[in-house]
Amino acid sequence: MFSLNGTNFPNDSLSGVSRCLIQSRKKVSFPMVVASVSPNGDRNVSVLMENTLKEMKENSPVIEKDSKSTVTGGVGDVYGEDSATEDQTITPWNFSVASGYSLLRNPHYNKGLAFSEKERDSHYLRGLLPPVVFNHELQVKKLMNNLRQYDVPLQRYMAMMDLQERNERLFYKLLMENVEELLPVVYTPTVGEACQKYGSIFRRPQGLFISLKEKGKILEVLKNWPEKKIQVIVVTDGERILGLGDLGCQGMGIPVGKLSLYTALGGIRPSSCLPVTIDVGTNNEKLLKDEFYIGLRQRRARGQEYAELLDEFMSAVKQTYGEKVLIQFEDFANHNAFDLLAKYGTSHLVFNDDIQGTASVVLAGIMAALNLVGGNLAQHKFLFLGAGEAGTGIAELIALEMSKQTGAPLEETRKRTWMVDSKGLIVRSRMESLQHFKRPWAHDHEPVKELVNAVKLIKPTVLIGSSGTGKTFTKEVVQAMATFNKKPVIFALSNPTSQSECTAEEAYTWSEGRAIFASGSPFAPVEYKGKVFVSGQGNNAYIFPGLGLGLIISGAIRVHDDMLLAASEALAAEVSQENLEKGLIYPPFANIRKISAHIAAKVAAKAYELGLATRLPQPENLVTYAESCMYSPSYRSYR
Ligand SMILES: O=C([O-])CC(=O)C(=O)O
Ligand SMILES: [Mg+2]
Repeated sequence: MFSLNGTNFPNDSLSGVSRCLIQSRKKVSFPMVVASVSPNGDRNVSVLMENTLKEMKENSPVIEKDSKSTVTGGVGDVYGEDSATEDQTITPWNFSVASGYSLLRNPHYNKGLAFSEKERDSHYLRGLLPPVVFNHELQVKKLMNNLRQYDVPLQRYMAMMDLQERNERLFYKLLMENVEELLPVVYTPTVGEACQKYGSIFRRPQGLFISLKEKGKILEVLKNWPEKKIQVIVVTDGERILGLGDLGCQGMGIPVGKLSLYTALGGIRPSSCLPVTIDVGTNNEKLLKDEFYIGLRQRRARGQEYAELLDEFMSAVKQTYGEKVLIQFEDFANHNAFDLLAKYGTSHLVFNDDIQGTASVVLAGIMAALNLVGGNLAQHKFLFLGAGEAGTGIAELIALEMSKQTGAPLEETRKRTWMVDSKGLIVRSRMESLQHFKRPWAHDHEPVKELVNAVKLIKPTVLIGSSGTGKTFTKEVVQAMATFNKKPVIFALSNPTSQSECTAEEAYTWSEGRAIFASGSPFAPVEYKGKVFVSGQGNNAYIFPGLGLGLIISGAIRVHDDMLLAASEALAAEVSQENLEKGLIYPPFANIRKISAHIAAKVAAKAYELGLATRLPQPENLVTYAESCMYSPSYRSYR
């Protein structure tokens, strides 16, 4: 125990303190992160403070420039965020500094032209801003006007990234209030192009790069990240970025994009989110030869070298952030994705978005589609093109749900699903040569090479594309689906738009307006024979933000399949009659915050039911609780 300003603190409350928190001179109104120290938990406070100040002076240009810095003992709102998902962990001392120019350069606290007259006076902003004071709403309006002037999607993406680095709260308000327009900008499909060009558009660190060079030092690397209290990590090794393949280190755009949705769609505090890219090299020849490539210029490490780096990362994360930090695996290649999930699923709070998140969103879409096509799940037959993470993940969740509904064993319910991979229909005679994750889907049938023939022979009611390869649902394939189905259900899930199995327009015209269609990347409404068809976006973005929120608010320590089923049911329940009448099997993204709260509540309820929740007691109304925990991008007033 040590005591500061009359308050007692356990020694170990210091052991994790590795960042100095700088606050405004007027007590705890806005903290800023400027320097890094790693004091031992058992050291005497005054020594700590001395060392800290010394290091701050050495490390921090902000402090050096600012002669008005003072140190204040005491405990305050050290994170300065608006969310109840915050732990009550406290930092035993705070530092105060003058703000001024550095305040305008800090995206977490900058308000730009929205600083009030009083704030301009008390925070040394006079003269640094033009006289006008805008409110948040006017700033949003201005930014949207600016963005709409860019015709090139990547320009909009870069403008959004600039905004995120300039004024975080404005970025999130803009995104949340214009989610349908801006989701395709900060996320799929534009984020795909951003990753392809990430080397040339890289400006400032948006997440941590952990390469083979950092082997043995990952604990230290994590300490270099300015935020201390991390709740969600999205990590990729860049080997299978969307359907674009191996983009190596440039895959960083994906964790960054996913985490901005965790905040905008799921209400997780931005400072709790950590994007990570593991760089073990790339096998992309073009990138290896590109003089502007930003990653390790070597072919991918495999086997033990790869496993050791991942293992070090997973242990370091748990050691640094505790066992309740959520780790989302994203866009790993099949051969690593399944193994990593199996390896860490029992020791860490992890899920794979491409296997499980996509599965949950597609199952929700299928449940909603049943309202239009009739029958229950077990009466339908599913054919997949693509038997990788997404395909087999979706198939397994469908089989699980079917098994729950009918009581039939999984081995039976799996027989309702067939898969086609690059070698044709997956059949029992191919068993020996199949990768382990494809084996449950090898049923008795003669070999079939082409998708269109598989469609004609199997006669599925639901066709799902998850192969990462575009234009594979040809006219013949869609027409075949429409010959034996009154309303063929077709999912073209591969991303980005260039990799979509077919377009919305193709699905509707080739099926003569009868298809129930959803796609991974967004498509504009289509007019066919005087009728307007709006298709849904079967993208895991519907699920992971709410799933993550549910795990966090319940303090869950593991992800369980039943939580994914609960998330699917919650999402399907949000599809209104009005949506269905338009042929929509997903609710509009405009309502996503409310949807995420409902998903979170169902996921959290499941965590409590399964005994996997640690945040006790269980809140009475989980929806209200989830909503109350969500980050709000409103500006705070700096006294
Ligand atoms: O990122 C997306 O849009 C969906 C996804 O996980 C993928 O395609 O890998
Ligand atoms: Mg993905």
